[in-house]
Amino acid sequence: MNKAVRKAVIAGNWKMNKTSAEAKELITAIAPLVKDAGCDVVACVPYVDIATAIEAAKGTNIKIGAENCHWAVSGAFTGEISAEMLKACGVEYVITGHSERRTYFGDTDVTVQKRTRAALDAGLTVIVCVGEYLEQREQGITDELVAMQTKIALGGVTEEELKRIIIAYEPVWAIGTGKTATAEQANEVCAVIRATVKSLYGEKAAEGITVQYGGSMNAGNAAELLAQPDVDGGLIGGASLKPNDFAAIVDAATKG
Ligand SMILES: O=C(CO)COP(=O)(O)O
Repeated sequence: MNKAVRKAVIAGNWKMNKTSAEAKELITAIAPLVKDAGCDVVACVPYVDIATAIEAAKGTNIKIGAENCHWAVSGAFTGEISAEMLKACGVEYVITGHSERRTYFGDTDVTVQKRTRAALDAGLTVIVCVGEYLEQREQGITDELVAMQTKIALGGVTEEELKRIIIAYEPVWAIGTGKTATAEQANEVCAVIRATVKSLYGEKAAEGITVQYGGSMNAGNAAELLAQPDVDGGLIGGASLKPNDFAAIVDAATKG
């Protein structure tokens, strides 16, 4: 399948980092470094930073995303934020199913599907995360597991809506550990995800969908990962907090 038909997307996931004053500084520092990007550039930021980040990103090519959303439009869900509320703030992207949400906050394939549904209904573009734990890789069930996570997350998603879905392959053992998947390992699982999309929606949809890799991607390893035929971008944690490193990854994707 032809990689050239897809636009690469480099998205930062700031996780629980940066006050709103720091968010303004970070966006302001990143913006001039990525202004000529040949890929989409997204910063997914903590809820409380969204308004400042959107303001700081005005007139730049950086798009702002959130890191999670609830599945209801509104209601008695203390402490939660809906996709509708995000959209109303000017947010364009949202992450669902990040492994930290699955591991620490009880997210399951079913709640990931519900959050993804709500985000699509609100008009957002969704970065759906899938990936295996180390034990699962060692048991040899990575491909099967990631295919299943992908299928469940996409349950009920139409072919038209699929255009607003990005899937991020994030092996849990590579997140924040400095252990990156090899370029071959990353490509192999991204290809499994694409094949899963093909089995559900056909060849054209599979060729068009952006599949990212995430897990200790940095300025040093990005070029090799992003040159892989099935890796269309990255979801970046730690390195997205460092303007020069993040910009180097964006550069690698531009050349990619
Ligand atoms: O979880 C990640 C992005 O969502 C990856 O985090 P690191 O880049 O810090 O490993």
